Amino acid sequence: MDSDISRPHVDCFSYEDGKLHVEGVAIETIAREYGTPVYIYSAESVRRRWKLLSDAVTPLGVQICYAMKANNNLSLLRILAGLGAGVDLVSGGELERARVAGIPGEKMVFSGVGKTSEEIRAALEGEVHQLNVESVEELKVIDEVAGALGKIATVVLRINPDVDAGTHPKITTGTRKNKFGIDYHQVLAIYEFAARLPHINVVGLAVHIGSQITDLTPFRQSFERLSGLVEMVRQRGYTVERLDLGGGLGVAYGAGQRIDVEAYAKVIGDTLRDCDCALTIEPGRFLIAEAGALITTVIYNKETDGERFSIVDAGMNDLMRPALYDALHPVWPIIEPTADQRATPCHLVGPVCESSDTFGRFTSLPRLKRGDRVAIGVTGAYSAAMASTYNARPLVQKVLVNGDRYSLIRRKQTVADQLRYELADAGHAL
Ligand SMILES: Cc1ncc(COP(=O)(O)O)c(C=O)c1O
Ligand SMILES: N[C@@H](CCCC[NH3+])C(=O)O
Repeated sequence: MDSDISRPHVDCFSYEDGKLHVEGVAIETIAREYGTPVYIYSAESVRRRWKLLSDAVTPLGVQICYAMKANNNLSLLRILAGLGAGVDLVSGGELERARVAGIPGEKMVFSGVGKTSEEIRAALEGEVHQLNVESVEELKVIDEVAGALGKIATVVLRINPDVDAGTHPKITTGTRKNKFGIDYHQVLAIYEFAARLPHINVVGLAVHIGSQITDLTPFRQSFERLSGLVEMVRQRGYTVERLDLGGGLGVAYGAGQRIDVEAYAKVIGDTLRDCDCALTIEPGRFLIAEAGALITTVIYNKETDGERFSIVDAGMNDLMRPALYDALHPVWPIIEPTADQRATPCHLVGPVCESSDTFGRFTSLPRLKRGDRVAIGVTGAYSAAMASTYNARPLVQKVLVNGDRYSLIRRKQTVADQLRYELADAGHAL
């Protein structure tokens, strides 16, 4: 896939005096100080996205629980916590991180299709607001764990509404072919079952149909389904007082627009206002994607079969979305190209030994030389969070920019760090 975008289309990133800046700081300054690859985040971008979304949904009484799987860095979590965000968790590890970030249990919801008994115990001990349950077996385990702790677990049932979110198949979660949620035909029976369990307090329903959704129609369809189910469950005499509408709000990776949050809020109002329930949403990407950029340096250039390849020092281990979903992120040179610089199409590729280690083909970039740096944009979400140490590469470092100040918020995890436990364990094994 080709990209012809080479200038920032998101706020908080712009050229000033010929240099790409994040807020008031030139990216070149940060890259010189810390080296590359490095993720840079804009605190102001997070605050702006938060305001945009909360201005749209809080008049409806909606609580925003940030889906921290998108980016669980402690400093970013603290910014969001300071703005009033709760969190949507999917693991015991996320629960620990959220707690360290200062988020109280009453602002946490725990999603996920495979919570272990230990994770359920930690959630109950941590007074997590609700567990979003996805199967009968999970309900039974929660009931058992809660009983052993002498507690009552508050749960909602995540339904699978069988709605196609129209997004990439690998990030679609709400059709009946997916592993997520409870088939909506079974919801009434399972609600009744849950209501009979001694250590379960079932209080509502949840839905999440997928990620990177910019069309409102699938949201409307799934919320209408939810509304119908609320009525059906209530008719049987059960209480439904909470609805969790999931995340999925899409951003602009280049062409196209991010989701219109006012229109999204209107869909919530139109479909669910009459349900008279406490409402939660779980956006991840929307709040954090545009805040991040991955800065990388060209190591070498080469030509093969008439195509130019620029090999950079960031790889698929640092940013795996292109390899995993064919995602195309915009790439911006960190020194503004002059008007007379001719564009030279190139494949921007990483150093990892996989042909899928490519960030795409870019037709509008100036001819890159060894040592030139570029920013891979809109990489605040599902980017550093999915990084690995494949090829024994250090886990990528992170810097936060706030106004005209910047600081390291996660240092590079070196190979020495990686080896620490392995050396100790090898000592026992051999
Ligand atoms: C249950 C649940 N909630 C929220 C999210 C966050 O999604 P997004 O980052 O697209 O808003 C996800 C991820 O798709 C999820 O699985
Ligand atoms: N990791 C995906 C999103 C999955 C969302 C979590 N269910 C992405 O990078 O787009």
